[in-house]
Amino acid sequence: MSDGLPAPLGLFGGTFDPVHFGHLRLAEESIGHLGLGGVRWIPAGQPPHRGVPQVTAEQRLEMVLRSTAGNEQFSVDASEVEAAAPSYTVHTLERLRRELGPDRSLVLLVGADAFAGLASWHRWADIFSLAHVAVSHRPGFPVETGSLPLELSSEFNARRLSDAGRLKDAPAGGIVTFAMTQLAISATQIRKLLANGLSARYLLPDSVLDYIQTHSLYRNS
Ligand SMILES: Nc1ncnc2c1ncn2[C@@H]1O[C@H](COP(=O)(O)OP(=O)(O)OP(=O)(O)O)[C@@H](O)[C@H]1O
Ligand SMILES: O=C(O)c1ccc[n+]([C@@H]2O[C@H](COP(=O)([O-])O)[C@@H](O)[C@H]2O)c1
Repeated sequence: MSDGLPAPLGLFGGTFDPVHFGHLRLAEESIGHLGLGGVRWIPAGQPPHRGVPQVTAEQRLEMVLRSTAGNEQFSVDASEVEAAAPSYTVHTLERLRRELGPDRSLVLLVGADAFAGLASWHRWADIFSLAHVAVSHRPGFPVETGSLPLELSSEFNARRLSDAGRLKDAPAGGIVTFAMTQLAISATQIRKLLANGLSARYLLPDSVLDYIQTHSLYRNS
């Protein structure tokens, strides 16, 4: 960086049950759109606010490792998988702040559907003192204040940065949106296809599909 500051670090949490090309394009495109120095993937061990995932945390971690292998701008953080506790994002951000220091610009990456539920997250208002939030567009989930709960739309309006270039100017506190390639892929769809014996090929990397097949994951019986 010409100004001597390290580029902001993207943090991408998810259940990844399983990881797919929607996740991979979100992470890949966020680097260019937001000027990130890289993306740290953080698979959730015990994801809050949803049912128990269909496969183990270790298996979901392994699929993320396979899908991100070879991309030097991606790293994988196993801390939530290794913790015997619900994966509350605010706790993970507090740990990362201790690890990376108070000045590093951190950018929490979320899809529009996840962002719409942010006001129900554990200690959600504290997240803005720990990281910026970048919201990617996702088919079927508008990112507009009218579609957000009132308390979240107030934060959105107050914190919105018109220019992602400003993410590097502060360690936390801003909200940006970015338009990524629209891919109507979901892990739910992939689990359904596999449970019905149908092909999920070209929705997720072959390395992940091979792992799923080798370990007979997402089958009904
Ligand atoms: N196709 C997609 N486009 C944009 N963002 C996505 C897409 N799929 C997932 N995301 C985002 O990636 C993060 C992790 O998502 P998650 O692991 O829950 O995947 P999912 O496909 O939404 O899974 P499920 O169908 O099981 O709910 C969330 O912030 C989510 O909004
Ligand atoms: O901290 C919370 O209360 C919280 C509530 C819901 C979701 N999250 C995180 O949001 C990320 C996306 O969640 P999900 O369920 O869409 O995979 C993942 O990292 C979760 O741990 C976090």
